Order: sequence, then C-alpha cells, then structure tokens
Amino acid sequence: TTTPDAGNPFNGYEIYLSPYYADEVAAAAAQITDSTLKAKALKVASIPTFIWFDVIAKTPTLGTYLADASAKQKAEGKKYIVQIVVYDLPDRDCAALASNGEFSIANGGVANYKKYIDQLVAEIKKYPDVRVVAVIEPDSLANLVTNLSVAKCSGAASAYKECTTYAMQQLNSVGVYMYLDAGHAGWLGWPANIDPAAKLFADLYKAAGSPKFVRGLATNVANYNALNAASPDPITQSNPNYDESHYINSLGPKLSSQGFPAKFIVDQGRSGVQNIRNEWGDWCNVNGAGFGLRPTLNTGNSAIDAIVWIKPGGECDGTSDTSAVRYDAHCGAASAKKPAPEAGTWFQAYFVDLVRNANPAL
Ligand SMILES: O=[N+]([O-])c1ccc(O[C@@H]2O[C@H](CO)[C@@H](O[C@@H]3O[C@H](CO)[C@@H](O[C@@H]4O[C@H](CO)[C@@H](O)[C@H](O)[C@H]4O)[C@H](O)[C@H]3O)[C@H](O)[C@H]2O)cc1
Ligand SMILES: [Mg+2]
Repeated sequence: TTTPDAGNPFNGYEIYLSPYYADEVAAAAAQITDSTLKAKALKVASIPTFIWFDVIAKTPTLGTYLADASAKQKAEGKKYIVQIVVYDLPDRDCAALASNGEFSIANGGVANYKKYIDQLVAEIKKYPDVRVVAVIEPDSLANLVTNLSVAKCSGAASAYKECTTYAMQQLNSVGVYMYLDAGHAGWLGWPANIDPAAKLFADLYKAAGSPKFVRGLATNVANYNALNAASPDPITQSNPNYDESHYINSLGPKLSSQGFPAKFIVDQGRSGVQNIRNEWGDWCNVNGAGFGLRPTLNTGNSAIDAIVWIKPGGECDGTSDTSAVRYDAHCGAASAKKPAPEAGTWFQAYFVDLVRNANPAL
C-alpha cells in the first residue's frame, strides 16, 4: 500500500504479543514463589509491548514475528499490528553511557545503519498483509535539542539526521506507520526546549519529504511520567508541562503550524507510580516504579492515538557495575535500584517491583 489509512492506524487492529517478552515474563514468573505475585506476573505476558531491534543481528526475527502475525490473521479472521522500535543509530545514546550501540560513526556506522534499515525493510516487504508500527530511534533527536554541548552528540548530529531521514523514507516505502521519538515532558517539555524541539522535528519531517506514513511522535519512551498527573510531581518545578498530556497539548500545535500534523503515542509502561524521583533527570532503573496504564485507544485526547508500553518493563536501563564499560552514573544514583545488569538484559528484582507496584493493579 502506498497511502496510509486516514485516522488512527491502531483502529480495528489487534496488537501482536512479543514472543520475546512473553518468554522473559514466563521465566520471571517461574522464579516467583508467592502465588499471588506469581499470578499477577503471568498476566504481564498478555500485555502488548514494543519489540526493540537494538542490534542488526535481530533483524531476521522480524520476519518470524510477521509470519506468525500473518498466520494468526488468517486463523482468527483479525488484523494484527506488530509494534517495533528502531534503535541502532551509530554513536547511539550520545549523552549517556548505558545504552551505547554496536555501530560507531568513526567506523562506517552510517553505512552499517543503512544496511540495518534495509534488512528491516526486506523482512517487512515479505508480509504486506501485516501492519507495522515503529517508534524511530529513542533518545536521538531529543539529544540534538538539549545536548549539542556534549561532544559525542554534536559529533553525531548530522549522522543522526541522515540516518533518521533514511529510516523514515525507507520504512515509508513499505507502509510502516512511524512515530519519531520525542523525549518526554521533563526533557523537551521545558519552555526553554519545546520550541527548538518543535522546529527540529518539523524541519526534519519536511526535509524528508513529509513521508505519508510518518504519523507523529512517541513520548515518554523508557521514562516514568504520568499521562495525566493528579498534581505536579515536585521534580517538575516550574515546568508548566508537568505531565505527558501537557507536553503533547503544547507540542502538537507547534508542529502542525510548521506543517507537521503530528499525532502521538505515549509510553505508560513504567508510569504507575509518581513522586518517586529526586530529580527529573533520573532515568535509570528508578526505584518504586510500577507498571502503568494498560495499552488502549481510549486516550481521552484526540491528539493521542494510543497509550502503549514501549520500554518492556523488566528489561534493564543500564548496569550499576561501576567497573563496566557502559556504566553510567545515573544508574548509580540514589534513585536507581541496585545491583542492576546491563541495559536491555533482564532485571528480575525490578520486574517484581513493577508487578507489585502496578497501578492500575494487575
Ligand atoms: O528549572 N528550569 O527552568 C529548568 C530548565 C531546563 C532544565 O534542563 C533540563 O533538565 C531536564 C531534567 O534534568 C533534562 O532532561 C533530561 O535529559 C536527559 C538527557 O540529557 C534525559 O536522559 C535520557 O533519558 C532517557 C530516558 O528518558 C534515556 O534512555 C537516555 O539514555 C538518557 O540520556 C532525561 O530523560 C531527561 O529528563 C533536559 O535535558 C534539560 O534541558 C532544568 C531546569
Ligand atoms: Mg535508555
């Protein structure tokens, strides 16, 4: 298909459950002895999350998921969406250390990234009957708004833009509905950041040719902010955009007025508990977090297509081992649960906390 459906791409679709995450959750639940907690944990396996393609070696698995979803469509007479995260930029996560990726700009990273995108496109091309929704590159453009003072980020700026543009255009050619990562209320929502952010997103979108399948932006990926906070968390200080709704309602018009009619999806996977951070910059394995609002299209906001779980709760944000190559001090912060394993690997104790603290309760 060359033209997107009008309206919400999630409408009328079931969400494909990630077998990868379901396996992680089953293994985690098996380690829980308390029967009540175990039962709650098992429920998480049936909550849809996004599948992260954080290394090029994982690209063939997209084909297996799409084949599975295609078979389920035929067997069940339903339409499925496979939710993925594109996350393999060269010099990835340029302002932090915990999630550094496999590709570096200095070592052919841009060419390697394009190969990574080409491999995802090749898999998607095989299954035109399955809908794909993609979050594009968490923590990339956001870092170009606030962290050009970080050498690694200023050095990566043109590569990030080139790669993101390539991703948009190539995925557009196979009808992938895309949401570009837009940080969160505590990152780009500050009055000092939101206008430069809107300009960056709109400029990139237009420079890419306003790809029809770029639906909008994803916010709060791997963060802990409320969609609708009962009252502002003290860490939000003077920021009028103290939750994701305020951020989205402020950002949306700034984008549409610049020719980017963006809609939003918002991560609530670890937002069940508020007022658990000492400062808003705390992003690593924050202690006290709980699974949040369940994925739904009943968002209460016409600008928001869906509440989703993008960061799979239980997968670590970063190691607390101070001797590790990818050790980031944020993962050693007072707010960070320790001991924590490498980013992306399973953090059992943290998963148990997310289950116990879930709000709404599991
Ligand atoms: O009082 N005021 O008026 C005022 C005005 C402006 C202020 O400055 C703002 O302060 C904000 C809060 O510290 C900063 O936001 C933090 O920026 C970090 C990147 O630098 C983000 O870290 C990423 O988080 C991702 C997961 O979300 C990780 O996956 C990723 O690895 C990790 O790198 C944090 O989330 C995010 O909360 C802003 O930049 C900064 O501009 C402050 C006060
Ligand atoms: Mg991260």
